[in-house]
Amino acid sequence: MSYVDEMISRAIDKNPGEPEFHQAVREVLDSLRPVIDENEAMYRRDAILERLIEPERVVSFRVPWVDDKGQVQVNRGYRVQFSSAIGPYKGGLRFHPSVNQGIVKFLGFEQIFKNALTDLPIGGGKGGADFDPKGKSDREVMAFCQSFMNELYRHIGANTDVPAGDIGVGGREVGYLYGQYKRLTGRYEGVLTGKGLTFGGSLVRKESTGYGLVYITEEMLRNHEMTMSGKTVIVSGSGNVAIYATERAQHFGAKVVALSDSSGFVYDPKGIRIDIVKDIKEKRRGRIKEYVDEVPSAKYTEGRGIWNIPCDIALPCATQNELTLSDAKALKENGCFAICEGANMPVTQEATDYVMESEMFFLPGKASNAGGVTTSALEMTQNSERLYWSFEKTDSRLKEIMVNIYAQISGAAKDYGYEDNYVIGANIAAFKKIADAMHSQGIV
Ligand SMILES: NC(=O)C1=CN([C@@H]2O[C@H](COP(=O)(O)OP(=O)(O)OC[C@H]3O[C@@H](n4cnc5c(N)ncnc54)[C@H](O)[C@@H]3O)[C@@H](O)[C@H]2O)C=CC1
Ligand SMILES: O=C(O)CCC(=O)C(=O)O
Repeated sequence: MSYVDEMISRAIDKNPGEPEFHQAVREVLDSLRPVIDENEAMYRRDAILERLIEPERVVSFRVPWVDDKGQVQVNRGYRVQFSSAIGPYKGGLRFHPSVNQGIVKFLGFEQIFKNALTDLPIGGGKGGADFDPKGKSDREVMAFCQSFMNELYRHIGANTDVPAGDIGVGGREVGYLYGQYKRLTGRYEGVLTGKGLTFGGSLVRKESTGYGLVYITEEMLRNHEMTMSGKTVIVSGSGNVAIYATERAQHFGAKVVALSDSSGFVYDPKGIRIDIVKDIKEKRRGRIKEYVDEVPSAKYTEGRGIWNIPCDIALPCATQNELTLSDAKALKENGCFAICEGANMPVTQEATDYVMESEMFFLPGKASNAGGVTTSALEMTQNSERLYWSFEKTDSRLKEIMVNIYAQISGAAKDYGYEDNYVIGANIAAFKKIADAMHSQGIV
């Protein structure tokens, strides 16, 4: 059996009941075959892949808190410190009822490669809890965040592990987490990113994942003599990534006609009014169906189906495995020519295979949604300098890094004879840096 196949089996055997982690490992290792084949004996001797798929540390803990009725609730928290090969662990926290160890491990594993592509000194980690902030009062969210930090603070630090937001964790949650960290440790340091702008946060962090997605999509199109201008775009989700992807795509002249949430989707043939979506989602914490109350041209449909709407470009920005094989076929039939992932692993493996075979452009999340963690790393830089950068400086650095990521992934794909295969390109470009750092640091 080849080394890669052995390692895929090992990941499955040693991590039962973690299908998302298996999926992420398989996707990465499969595409590393051309590199591993070049020097299989050396990679085997150094157990590079065994070490890469085994997190350095997994912490799981009890999170008790009191709800508004006086009832004690108990959730489970996690932090997976996957790899510090190229810097302190870095990656978000997800608060969602679906969170379990396998999901946090898949996200932490992806994060190692994504962070390597940024060319900034950050390793890979991820965390979260099976807590649902939806429908909770601010006091309940604060109580949960404080209890979560009562354990997490022992494991993190500005130079060891720097969490940030993800699904269900935005500015409000990061603020509560930061306040509790400061209270417990007495330290005022860049231990979390995505902080508020009055206490060490960076301009552009809020916008950065969505903006970065559009910057790299535009760069890919530019390299094929195209542009987003005039294109019809579908964005799924209506959270942080979706909102700012929509805003930037519109800025580039695209027409975004649909957005969704976990209940359903809105279709607005005149183009989504992002100011209204921001009001519903960021201020009122409401549901996307409220959009049609304010925009008569729009239609709301309950349930799945957003990918049946005709478009040129699809930007899945909600959650993992949200775009299936039948969705990919519907997109292709309706003329869609590019799928660029804003979320982490939103396209299933079968759908990805189909997309690659049908010669659509496909940008994998570890490259195309790297704008968020990039700006987080820029926030760490600003915190270390004890300075704030302007919006323009931060945004232009973000753009530069996204363009550089595109150059790396297209270059690596071409070098190995897989031109325009950005899945292979991203995995190989990232792996080479990680493996080199691991090799140089000895057996740790
Ligand atoms: N926030 C960030 O900076 C980054 C986020 N990501 C990824 O982007 C994705 C979205 O994250 P955020 O926008 O930060 O979260 P968020 O919590 O702000 O928004 C998530 C959105 O997805 C929707 N959603 C959840 N499950 C859904 C489903 N099954 N079908 C349709 N919609 C669904 C929610 O209703 C919500 O609108 C996640 O995969 C996350 O890991 C990736 C890189 C950075
Ligand atoms: O900003 C960060 O540190 C992490 C963002 C994140 O969780 C991700 O890239 O998936």
